This record gives sequence, C-alpha cells and structure tokens, in this order.
Amino acid sequence: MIEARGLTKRYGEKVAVDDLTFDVKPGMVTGFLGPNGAGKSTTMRMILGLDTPTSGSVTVDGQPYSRLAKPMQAVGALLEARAVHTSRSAYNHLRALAATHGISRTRVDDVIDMVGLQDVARKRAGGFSLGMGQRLGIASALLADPTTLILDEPVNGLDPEGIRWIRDLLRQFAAQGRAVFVSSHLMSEMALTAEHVIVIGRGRLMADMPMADLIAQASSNVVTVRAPQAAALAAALAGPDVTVTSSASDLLEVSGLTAAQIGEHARALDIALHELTPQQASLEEAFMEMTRDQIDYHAHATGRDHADAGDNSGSIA
Ligand SMILES: Nc1ncnc2c1ncn2[C@@H]1O[C@H](COP(=O)(O)OP(=O)(O)OP(=O)(O)O)[C@@H](O)[C@H]1O
Repeated sequence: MIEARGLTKRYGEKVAVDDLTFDVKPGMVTGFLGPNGAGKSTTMRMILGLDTPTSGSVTVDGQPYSRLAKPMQAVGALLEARAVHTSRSAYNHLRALAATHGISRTRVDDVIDMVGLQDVARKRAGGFSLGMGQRLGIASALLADPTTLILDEPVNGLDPEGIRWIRDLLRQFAAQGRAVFVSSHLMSEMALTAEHVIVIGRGRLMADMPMADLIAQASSNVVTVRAPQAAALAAALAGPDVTVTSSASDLLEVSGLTAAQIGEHARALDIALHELTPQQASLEEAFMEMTRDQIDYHAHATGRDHADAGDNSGSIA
C-alpha cells in the first residue's frame, strides 16, 4: 500500500509534482498516467526515497521508504528502461543482488523462470535486447518477493509479445494481493492493464478513479443512425433533451437517447434501420482532452486559487 499526502517536489522554479494525494491499494494494478514531463518518474523516485519531497509525504506500508526495515521485501521497483551495462551473466547479476540481501539461490532460479530468461540466464546481460533487459529488471524487482511493485513505463520499447507478457505478469501479481503501481503515457495500454487509474498533468492530480468509470466518462452519448426514412425518424425522436443532426439524407447523429430507445422509436414507426451505432470516444482522446485542459489552465490561470483547482480526487478535472 502506497499513501501519498500533499506530495510536492520543486526544482527551483519548476514544480514537478504538485500537491498529490492518492493511495495505491493492494490487490489491483493502479495505472499512473500522464504525458511526458507530467511528474510520474519524480513521484516514483520520491516513493522509493531517491528524491526528497519539498513538502508532503509518501509512505509504503505506513513507513517512509528510508525507514522500512526490509525495503526490498516491501517494494520492488523497475525505474526507466535502460540497458544493463555489465559483463556479468543475468544469473550472476541476480545472484550478487540476492547474496547482499540474504536471498536464496533457489529464489534466483525461481525469478529467472518467472520472467522467462532460462535460455539466456548464463549469457552476458550487457548484450541483452531491451526486452530481455526489461525482464532482467523485473526479475531484480521480484527477487525479494515484495508486496508492492513499482514500474516506470515498463512497456516502452517492447514488442507486442513483451507488452502482453508484462500485462499478464502485473495482473497476476495484483491477483496475489500485491499493490502494483505502473506508469505509462499511453492510455490505451493502461486501459488493458489497470483496474484503477491515477492521471496527472503538470504534476497535478487530474483523475483518481476505477478504470471502468474513466472509460464510461470518456464514452460520448452520440448514436449514429442510418435509415432510408431518416427525416421521419428525426421528427419522431425530437424532444427537449434530444439533439439530432444530419449530414446526409439517410444519416442521423442523435444525442440524448440510447441506441435501444432509438430502435424502439423506429420499430413503433415501422421504419427500417440500416445502422444503429453508439459512438465511443477513444480513451486516448479523453486523456488528451483531460491533460490539454490542464495545460490551458496553467497558461491562462493567473491569480486563481490553485488549491481549489487541484481538488479533483474522484473525478476528472
Ligand atoms: N532533477 C531535475 N531537475 C530539474 N527538473 C527536473 C528534474 N527532474 C525532473 N525535472 C522536471 O520535472 C518535470 C517532471 O519530470 P518527470 O521525469 O517526473 O516526468 P514524467 O512524467 O516521468 O515524464 P517522462 O515520461 O518524460 O519521464 C519535468 O518538467 C522535468 O523536466
């Protein structure tokens, strides 16, 4: 369990992380989303005690990272993907790490199996592809069997098979009751992996909600209708909360009614429907919309109450 309270990091004039309050709960994958430079890595570094908050606090299992009795067992982390520059084999790299933390050889074999590096474990890790390097990084994070897992952009640079593998692994971990916190700048990827989502833009909290709610909010309520007698149908659908637009003689865009309601109207009038499609706004669009607003806010908001504007937990700003 990770708990951030008013977490803030300034680098000189630059506010990288701005008053973030959120929880990362056990038993689920929590996605941490934000465009490049939003403050995700800085937040993760503060969780891991690699950066000191300017104000506010963040704890893992109730303790700041520096006070954890067994940090590697509490939290395993994979920060930004980078090549492993070592002449050691993957096996020896993990063995050395295990030895300094009193972890058994058997566990090293277990994590090598878990991440699928058996065939290359004796090869020089410095020559690994990005995907294999990621697997080795994840093996290191898993070594002490941590209850919380933190991964910064783990799918960056991976092929579809690697992406799928990480997705399944993270879900498995969460299903075992661990807290999994994973950052990404890709909403579509997170939609497939995370059950809960925390969105930040320019260091500020934009959304903190179940992924399903975010998807529901992102879906527009426009229904595309194609019917030879579109004009007659449009007249029948008219109502105070209904908007009907038409760009072709057989085409309607209807908002304010569900596809089912439109279908029932058409049936009552004996009008044939050739198409009835609820429109889904893409999640990526919703995400860009959300973070674009934040950027606009920063560009235009002078003299407004920043504390007010930041109180967005539970909803999209
Ligand atoms: N050590 C530092 N000194 C000065 N500014 C920094 C430092 N570290 C980060 N920043 C700035 O803080 C902001 C947040 O950076 P951070 O790396 O946390 O974002 P991010 O969301 O992880 O983005 P990315 O996906 O590009 O890594 C950026 O504007 C960055 O330039």
